[in-house]
Amino acid sequence: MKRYQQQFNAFPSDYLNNLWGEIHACPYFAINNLNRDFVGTKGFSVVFTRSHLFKVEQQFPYFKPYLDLALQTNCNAFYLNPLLLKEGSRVDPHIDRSLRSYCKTVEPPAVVSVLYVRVPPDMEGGELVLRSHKRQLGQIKPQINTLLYFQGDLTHSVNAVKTSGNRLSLVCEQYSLSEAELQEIPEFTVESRVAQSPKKSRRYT
Ligand SMILES: O=C(O)CCC(=O)C(=O)O
Ligand SMILES: [Fe+2]
Repeated sequence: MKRYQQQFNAFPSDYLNNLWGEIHACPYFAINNLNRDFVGTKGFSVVFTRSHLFKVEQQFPYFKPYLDLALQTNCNAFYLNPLLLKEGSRVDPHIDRSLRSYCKTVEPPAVVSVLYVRVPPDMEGGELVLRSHKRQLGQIKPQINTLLYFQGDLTHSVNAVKTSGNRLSLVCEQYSLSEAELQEIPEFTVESRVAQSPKKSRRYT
C-alpha cells in the first residue's frame, strides 16, 4: 500500500446520514477519554478480534457496511472509534496504538481507515496531517464520504477546527497480531466514559 490513499464517494449518501444519527443516538457516545492528545472531542470505542466481528455487527448493525468495505483481510484485531470534533477541537501528533492498554508489546496497526461522515461546509482547519520521521507526507482536507487509508505507523495530527459545525469521522485501527498477542486482546468490548463504573470514573470536585 502507498503511505496513504483515498477512496472518494465510498458509500451511498443515505448511509452517511444513517451513521450520523445512529452514532449520536448511541448511549456510549460521550466526551472522549482516549488520551490527552484528543482535545475537545467526543466518541466511544469498540475493541474486537476478527472472530467476534459478528458481535459488532449484532450490537452496532449500522457499522456493518463500513466494516465490510474497510476491514483488511490480513488484519485480525481492531479498534473502531467514531470521533466528533467541533470548533476548537484538535488532535495532537500521535501514532495510533490504542491496543497497547491490553498488550504492551503491540506494534502500531498495519493500516488505519478513516471515513469522513460529516464535515462542516467550508471548514477551516480540521486537516489531517500525516508525517513520517518529522517529514510531512500529506495534509488531507477531509471530504464527506471519503474513505482514507493510511499506513498505521505514521505520526498524525488533526489541526484545530476553526469553523462551527461538526466534523465526524469513523476511525478503525487495524492490527495484524501474533497468536500470542491476540490472546491478550478482548474478543469484544466497548470503551466509553459512559460505560465506566463509578469507582473508576474520575471526578473533579
Ligand atoms: O479524524 C481524523 O482525521 C483522524 C483521527 C485520529 O487520528 C484518531 O482517531 O486516532
Ligand atoms: Fe489517530
